[in-house]
Amino acid sequence: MTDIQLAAVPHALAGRDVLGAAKTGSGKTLAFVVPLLEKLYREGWALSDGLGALIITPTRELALQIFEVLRIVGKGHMFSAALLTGGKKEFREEQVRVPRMNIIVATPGRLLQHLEETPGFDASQLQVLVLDEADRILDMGFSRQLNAILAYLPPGAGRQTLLFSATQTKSVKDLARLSLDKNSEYVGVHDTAAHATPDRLVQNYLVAALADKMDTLWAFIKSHMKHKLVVFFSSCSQVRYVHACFRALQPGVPLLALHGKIKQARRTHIYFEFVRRPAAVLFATDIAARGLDFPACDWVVQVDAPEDTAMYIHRVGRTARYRSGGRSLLFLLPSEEGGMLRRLEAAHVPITRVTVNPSKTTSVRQKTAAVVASNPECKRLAQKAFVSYLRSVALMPLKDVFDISALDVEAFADALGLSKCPSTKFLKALKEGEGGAEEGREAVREKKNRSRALERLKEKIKMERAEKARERRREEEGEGVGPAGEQGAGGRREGGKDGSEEEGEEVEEVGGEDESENDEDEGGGGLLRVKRKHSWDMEDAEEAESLLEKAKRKKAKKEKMKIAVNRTPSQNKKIVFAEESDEEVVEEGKGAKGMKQLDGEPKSERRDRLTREAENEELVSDMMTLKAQNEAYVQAVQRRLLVSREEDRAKERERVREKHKKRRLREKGDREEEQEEAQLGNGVVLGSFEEEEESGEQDEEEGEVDEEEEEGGEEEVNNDNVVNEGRQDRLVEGMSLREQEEAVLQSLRGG
Ligand SMILES: Nc1ncnc2c1ncn2[C@@H]1O[C@H](COP(=O)(O)OP(=O)(O)OP(=O)(O)O)[C@@H](O)[C@H]1O
Repeated sequence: MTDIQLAAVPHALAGRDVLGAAKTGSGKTLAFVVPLLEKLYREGWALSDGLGALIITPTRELALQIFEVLRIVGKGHMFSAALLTGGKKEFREEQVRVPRMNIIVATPGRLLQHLEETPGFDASQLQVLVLDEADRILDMGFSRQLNAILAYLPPGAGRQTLLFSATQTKSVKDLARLSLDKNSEYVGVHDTAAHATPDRLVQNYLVAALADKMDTLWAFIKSHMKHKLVVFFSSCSQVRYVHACFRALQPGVPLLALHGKIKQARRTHIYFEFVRRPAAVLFATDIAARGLDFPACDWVVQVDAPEDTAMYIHRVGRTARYRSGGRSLLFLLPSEEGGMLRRLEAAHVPITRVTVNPSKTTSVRQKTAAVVASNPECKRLAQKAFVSYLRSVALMPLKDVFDISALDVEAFADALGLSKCPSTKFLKALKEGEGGAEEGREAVREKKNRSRALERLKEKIKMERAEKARERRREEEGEGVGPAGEQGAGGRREGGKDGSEEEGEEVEEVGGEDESENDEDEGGGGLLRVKRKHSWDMEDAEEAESLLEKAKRKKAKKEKMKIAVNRTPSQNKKIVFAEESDEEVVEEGKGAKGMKQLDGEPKSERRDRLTREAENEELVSDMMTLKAQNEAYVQAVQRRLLVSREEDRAKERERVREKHKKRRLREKGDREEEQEEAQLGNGVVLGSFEEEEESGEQDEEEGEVDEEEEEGGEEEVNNDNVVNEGRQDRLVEGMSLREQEEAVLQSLRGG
């Protein structure tokens, strides 16, 4: 066992609340997973007991990783466990399973969504609550959700709470005060250690101008081709740009990128891909900084300085995990060096300076410029990277470290391969001194939070709309089917579920990356959702269809306009083909009198232009014809469908009518047989026969009418015929039934 496990597990097993702090890679996960399982086991927790333990963690990756550990360690137990990390697709499916789960690993947003919206999801019997990376949960703006979640759980004394993190901030202590029991244990195994980072980690920094960072990074990658590197940047756009650009330059080692704008499934795939490879470079944002376990990672390189020392510690903690060694390299701008070093020293981070050997550095600036110039996508990414980097520096909280006014933005643009500085509103505001102000930073944060809340609201509305649309469809399809309609609707209800699954699929398939303006990482919870390029509900599908139609119409109109534009007044001519194919031009509106030869334009050009125009017109008319044909075809199909449906219904009615007729005839035949038998046997049956027959007949008729009413009035006439036919059957050669009966009675009485 590791130190934190040795120190925390006994307290946790004794049922105490624990606030655990230990260095990165020191094995905190097992320090809460083992006691959690043990607690439920000792309580004899059964599947039917519902939620017994809850693990809340800030990012989806971390949740997945914890879930994997839980799966391995808990494989001998019979508990049910679920991973809830957001994504529209799975929510409905999760809702079915969530109420039956004993252990849940979740990001805060998604968990709250379930607590609020999933019927039967009861957390009131919870035994153990774990908050992993508690400080990050609060940093990422999850405090509101966390408070809301706590309201659904039993009060502090009624459950055991375990809080873990590698870095303890004031907010964690506040949280501990609020959520931990008074007799909780603080377990800080490395509090007295000389350093805040793992002992086996060798840490260096270098000082480089902003414009030289790309060259230095390239040289570093080229000189560590057999290693596994995680390279941190401050924004998604930076990661995307460097990844795309260096890939184009083909360094000879696999390059991967991980950031919050990548869809979750892909993120997971990339993570495992990096873990699997013996040598690779992973460009990442801080989404990969916390908790992720990259076994055998040799180097952590921080190209952009971290926002604070806690983030530095988490980033470098991706290497030198458990008992292995590792190295880290921090790039600092000359303007950042003093402030950052002071802060790292205060945080007990041992770091020494290294210098770059200029003879080993080859410049990639020209190659980068060539890639950017030849590839519009790279150019767009370079521009976005430029702006997002400056924005991130402007928003950095440590003003003694980050100074945007000290940056040579022209040289930076040049280093990214851009021929000139992108001009944006943000830069203008920056030049006017607005961007760096603390209020500006707050305003941006506030705006982001608002837009996230709005996103959630929109999502909710869309889900409700989609549900209503499905209801409507079910109702429409259920109409006119009669009593079987309900069953039919039930069948379709399943279809509706399929429909929603498909909708979910669409979400998954929408692009690999999100293009939203917000360049910050997606935290992973339900609140922090990736904006979708396309929406997923049915209404949007219809909208998409109508958009497609619109686009087609627009295109046709455009084509028309092109032709109209081409016809400037001087060109607005009718063309008359004279002999030898020479065109003569007649000015429109002037009639034959205005006929004159077109001067100035060479014949061949004129011919080309006129041919083009004619072709365009032909194209438009073709399109119109096609559209008309298409519409006619659709209408014909609809008509055919209508007719065949009518035919089907008529056939069905005919079939039912035949069936009833046969049944009636059969029953009547039976009765007549009985009557004959009775005539031959005793007279008791016969005594009551008439009554029975008449009332039976009535019932039959009423029943008949009822059925017919349900199946349509058209048959009433026919059934009357059937009944009349039946009555006539009972007449035996001019003798009524009563006469026959009386005759039989007479003979029996011996009269
Ligand atoms: N008792 C143990 N024996 C062997 N390996 C262990 C033990 N405990 C943990 N490990 C391994 O150590 C590595 C780091 O563990 P873990 O991810 O739990 O660290 P952590 O303290 O949560 O790190 P971070 O603060 O970065 O999240 C993992 O690969 C894990 O498998």
